[in-house]
Amino acid sequence: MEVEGTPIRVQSLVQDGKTVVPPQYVQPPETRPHRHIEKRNDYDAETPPVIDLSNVNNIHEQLERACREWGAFHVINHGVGVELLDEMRKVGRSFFEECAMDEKLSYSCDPNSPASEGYGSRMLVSSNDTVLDWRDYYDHHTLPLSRRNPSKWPDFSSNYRKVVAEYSDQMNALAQRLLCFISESLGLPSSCIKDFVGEFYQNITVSYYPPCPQPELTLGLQSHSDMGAITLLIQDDVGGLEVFKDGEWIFVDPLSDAIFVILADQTEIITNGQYKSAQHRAVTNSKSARLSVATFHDPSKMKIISPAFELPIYRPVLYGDYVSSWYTIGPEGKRNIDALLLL
Ligand SMILES: O=C(O)CCC(=O)C(=O)O
Ligand SMILES: [Fe+2]
Repeated sequence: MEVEGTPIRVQSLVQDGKTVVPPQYVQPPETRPHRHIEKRNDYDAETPPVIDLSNVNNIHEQLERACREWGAFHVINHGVGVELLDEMRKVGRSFFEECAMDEKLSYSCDPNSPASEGYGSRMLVSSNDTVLDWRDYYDHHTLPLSRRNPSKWPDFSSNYRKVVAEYSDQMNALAQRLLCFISESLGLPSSCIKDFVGEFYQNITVSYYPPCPQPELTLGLQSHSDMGAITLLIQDDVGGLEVFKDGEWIFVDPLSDAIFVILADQTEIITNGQYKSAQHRAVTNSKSARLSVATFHDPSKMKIISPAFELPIYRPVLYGDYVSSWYTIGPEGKRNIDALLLL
């Protein structure tokens, strides 16, 4: 959401040549990244697993391990053309880098409604996001088809709308396929998680992180877990995504042909906590602008989500209520899902 008045975009701050970040972007010491991207290789011991979807032999074992230990993993040989991934990154970047600010602002999202479609920078209601993310974004509503209105998307590159629509369809098919594998990996019927989620509400968010003069003080995107069922993310070769595991922030290598799968909170609820949603964040760097494209697959706001197992550890929740609390109290790690624990 935006504050009233002139919308601020991080990209404009950078173009003004600031060498010090404005105070509202400075993280308190406890959430500052201890290291930033320029130093990433010195530290990381582990990286998230890479799962080859063309290797059907032990896919369930691999998935089970990745979902239990990480809640996130790369997939390769996923059936989505690498050209389409490149095209999506290319049209996304062209909007942020080649389109004039005035024109970009003409696509601004509605400042009074969370997750509204369009160009924005603030994620939460203004009173609660006291520290701002070093990020601008464009959010597209893509599924169900009744929500898809390409005339609300940029047409700056002649093929922008066509690429986003094709990308949406391919991600939808892959997300469905993955949820089937994930159900099977828990011994559930393949359509089990898909049926609990119901028809996908899909949003595609292109995030653009301009270079930051003080990356050690900022976050591109604060620590959170995604609120829906499953997120499919691609990034460019700059890198900056980190996943929290066993008390440590782990850098996610940008693999250009891979798609990064992030389990989100509703999958954690449906699997009764056997599979955890991954807590993640994005760090900034001082040299290069970074782009990522996250495709979220969520239930309808009318859907009640509950565990698919006996002895549930979460109480059922109306998805619309879950979304409201996420946007009003803020994500702050995994506090929204923790609030549903029955224990
Ligand atoms: O930019 C990234 O890598 C992370 C994006 C993300 O987590 C989100 O949009 O929810
Ligand atoms: Fe996320």
